[in-house]
Amino acid sequence: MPDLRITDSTLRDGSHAKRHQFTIGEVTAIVEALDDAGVPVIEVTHGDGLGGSSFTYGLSRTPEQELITAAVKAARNAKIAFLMLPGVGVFDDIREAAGNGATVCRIATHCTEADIAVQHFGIARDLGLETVGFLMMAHSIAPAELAKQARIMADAGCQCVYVVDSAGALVLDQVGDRVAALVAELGDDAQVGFHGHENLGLGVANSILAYRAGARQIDGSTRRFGAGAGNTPVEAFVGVCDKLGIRTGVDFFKIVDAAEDVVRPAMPDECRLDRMALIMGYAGVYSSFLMHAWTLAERYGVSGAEILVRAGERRLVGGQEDQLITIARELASRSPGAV
Ligand SMILES: C[C@H](O)CC(=O)C(=O)O
Ligand SMILES: [Mn+2]
Repeated sequence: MPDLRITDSTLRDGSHAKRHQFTIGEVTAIVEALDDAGVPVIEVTHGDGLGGSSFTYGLSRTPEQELITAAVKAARNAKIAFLMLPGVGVFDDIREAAGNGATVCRIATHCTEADIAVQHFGIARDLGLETVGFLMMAHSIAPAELAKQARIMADAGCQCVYVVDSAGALVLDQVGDRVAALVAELGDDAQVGFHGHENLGLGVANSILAYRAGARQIDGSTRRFGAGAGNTPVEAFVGVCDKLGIRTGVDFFKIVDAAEDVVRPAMPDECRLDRMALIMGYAGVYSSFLMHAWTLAERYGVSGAEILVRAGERRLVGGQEDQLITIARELASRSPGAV
């Protein structure tokens, strides 16, 4: 019996890094490899959740419900999960994903807006889905405030509330303190989870501290394939857990092979801990902004790093991708041709 449950987000958070261009063949091969390695839950959706395929967030190459269907077909033991952000996705998207065989519904809100997800948890529970709640940009509020938001989700029917380090900005005890606050608040009403990003290179360490503080569901992505510098790398996390005697139920050598032989070939590039990613972690910027910053820097001839720094100054959150355009235009008007 594992001590914690890993959810792999290669096929959802990784969708950001791939600009939402997954094919059915790639999804099938990756699900088969992760499933064979023993990964218990695999998340499959557009990077911004159900309904995310749009000019604002990026158009999908393959309709996500077709990817979910292919994932369900390919999985022998793993559960297939999906993410949805209220307002980006709608109730019918949840119903369609459930009808296509997904069994874990993960509903994400900004960390101060748990109340917009109350009805969605109700719908998901009525459909017999397992429910998970994401409190995004969790670095931006104190542990006690985050715990109050987690209570709202748990009371609405959420079975596990995640501390989501969307910017990869949390540092060690800042993770442990948040997880401990949610554990104290939720008790037996709901589990606590942690979703890490690598923008300061702390995904694995933060995830271990989250576990030690009481988190029993941990996210990662194989080969770090996620937004920004990527997510906690599942293969490294599993290896560290093995050496610490924490049971994950995932075979280290099989997940390492999956990372190298199946996931890496599907990636346009490695998820790098480079200047832009480090700035996001340091300035507390939403990792999903990275590819948008690259695109706008090229289009307007301005510094992508400067776009991200200003996004951090303005404390932009998920859903405000359009504000990045405003920032790029401001920069272009002040220094034409800047690189
Ligand atoms: C929609 C976001 O990508 C959700 C997530 O993975 C995060 O906030 O981190
Ligand atoms: Mn993420």
